[in-house]
Amino acid sequence: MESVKTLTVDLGERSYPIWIGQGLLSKLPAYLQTLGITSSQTLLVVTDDHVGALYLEPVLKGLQRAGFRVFSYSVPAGEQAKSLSYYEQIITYALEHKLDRQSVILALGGGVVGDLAGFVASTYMRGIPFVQLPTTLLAHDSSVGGKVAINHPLGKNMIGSFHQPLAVIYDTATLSTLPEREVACGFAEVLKHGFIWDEAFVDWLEENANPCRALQEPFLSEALYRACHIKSQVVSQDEKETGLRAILNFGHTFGHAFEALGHYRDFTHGEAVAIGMAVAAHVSEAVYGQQGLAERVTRLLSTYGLPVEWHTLPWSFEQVLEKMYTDKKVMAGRLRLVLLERMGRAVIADHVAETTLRAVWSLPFQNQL
Ligand SMILES: NC(=O)c1ccc[n+]([C@@H]2O[C@H](COP(=O)([O-])OP(=O)(O)OC[C@H]3O[C@@H](n4cnc5c(N)ncnc54)[C@H](O)[C@@H]3O)[C@@H](O)[C@H]2O)c1
Ligand SMILES: O=C(O)C(=O)C[C@@H](O)[C@H](O)[C@H](O)COP(=O)(O)O
Ligand SMILES: [Zn+2]
Repeated sequence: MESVKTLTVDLGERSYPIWIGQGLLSKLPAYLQTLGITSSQTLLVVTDDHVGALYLEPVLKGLQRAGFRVFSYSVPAGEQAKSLSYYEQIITYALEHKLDRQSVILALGGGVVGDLAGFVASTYMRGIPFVQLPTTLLAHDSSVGGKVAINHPLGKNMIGSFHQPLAVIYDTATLSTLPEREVACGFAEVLKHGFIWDEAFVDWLEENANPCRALQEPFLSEALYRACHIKSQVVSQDEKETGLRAILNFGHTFGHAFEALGHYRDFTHGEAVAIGMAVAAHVSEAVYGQQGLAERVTRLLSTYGLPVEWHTLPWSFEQVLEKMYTDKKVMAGRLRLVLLERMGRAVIADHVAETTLRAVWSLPFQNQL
C-alpha cells in the first residue's frame, strides 16, 4: 500500500502542504487539481538537462493527457544555471509562449531548479504561482520555505525574494537515480536540521548511519519527514528571517564563502556547507566550551560521506573572512554566525572575535577531527 506523508507549512493564507511519497509524479495532474489548478491555466515546467532526460517526458505526457496546456524549459545541470542569464532566458521563453498571470510554474529538479524557477515565478509579471517538485535529497530543504534566488559572481543567492510555493510534491522514487555524491550532499542539510534543532534526531541519524542504507525505506522517508518537519516549523515561526530563521544558515556563512570563492564550480552546496558546519562546530566549541561537540559533528558528516577538512582549501583565512562579510546576515558591519550552544540548539552570535576564528582556522588537521 502506497503511503503519502503530509506536512503543512503554516503561514496563514499562504500555508501549503508538503506531500512526500513514492510515485507522486505519476499522479501529478490529480495533485494539481487538489490545489485548485485547472486546465485553463498554462503550465511551464522548468527543469535541468539531467533531470529532464529522466523525468520530463512522463510528466509532460501525464499533464497533456489531463488536458493541461504545458510548456517546458531545460537549463544545463549545475549551480551555474542560477544566473541572471538563465533567469532572463526563462522569462523570455515565458513571454514568447504567452504565459499570463494565471499561469503556474512547476520546478522539476533539485535546489538549483527550485531556486531559479521560484525566482522566475516570484518576478514574472510581478509574481505568479509555482509548485516545487523536488528530485534531490538536498531539495527537502530548498523546496520548503520560499527562499528563491540566483547567484551573483560576488555572492551566493544575492538576487532573490521570498515567494512561497503552492505545494511541495516530493516523489521519493526519483531519488533512486541520484548519484552517490548528491546523496551525501543531501545529508549535509538533513544533518544540519538535527544539529540546530533536535538532538534526538541526531541520535537517530547516528544509530542509523550506514551509507549503503541511505536510500532505503523506511529510513529515507523518515529522515526526510523529520528534516522537512524541522524546516517547516522554523519557517512557520519566521517566514522572512527577521530572527529565528537565520539558524537554518548553520555552516552557511563559511559555506557560501567557499562556493563563491570557488566560482560555484569547485564545491557543491552540500559539500561547502558540510565543511562550513565543521568549522562552525569548532568555533561553537571554542565559544561555548561544549567538549566533544565538534568531534561529534565532524564524525557524523564524515560517516555520511561528506568532506570536513578546511586546511586543504586553496584560500587564506583573510580571503575567506573577506568573503564572509558579504553574508546576508551581516548587520552594521558585524558578522553574525550561527553557532551551536549545545547539540540541538543553535544561536546567533555577533560577538565572536576574529582571533577566535583565526585560531580555529589554524587548528592542525588532527585537531579538526
Ligand atoms: N532555497 C533554499 O532554502 C535552499 C536551501 C538549500 C539549498 N538551496 C540551494 O539548492 C542548490 C543545491 O541543490 P541540489 O543539491 O539539489 O543541487 P542541484 O539542483 O544542482 O542537483 C544536483 C545534481 O543532481 C542532478 N539531479 C537532480 N535530481 C536528480 C535525480 N533524481 N536523478 C539524477 N540526477 C539528479 C542535477 O541535475 C544536478 O546535476 C544550491 O543552489 C543551494 O543554494 C536553497
Ligand atoms: O531556508 C533558509 O532560511 C536557509 O537558510 C536554508 C539554507 O540551507 C539555504 O542554503 C538558503 O538558500 C540560504 O539562504 P541565504 O539567505 O543564506 O542565501
Ligand atoms: Zn543550504
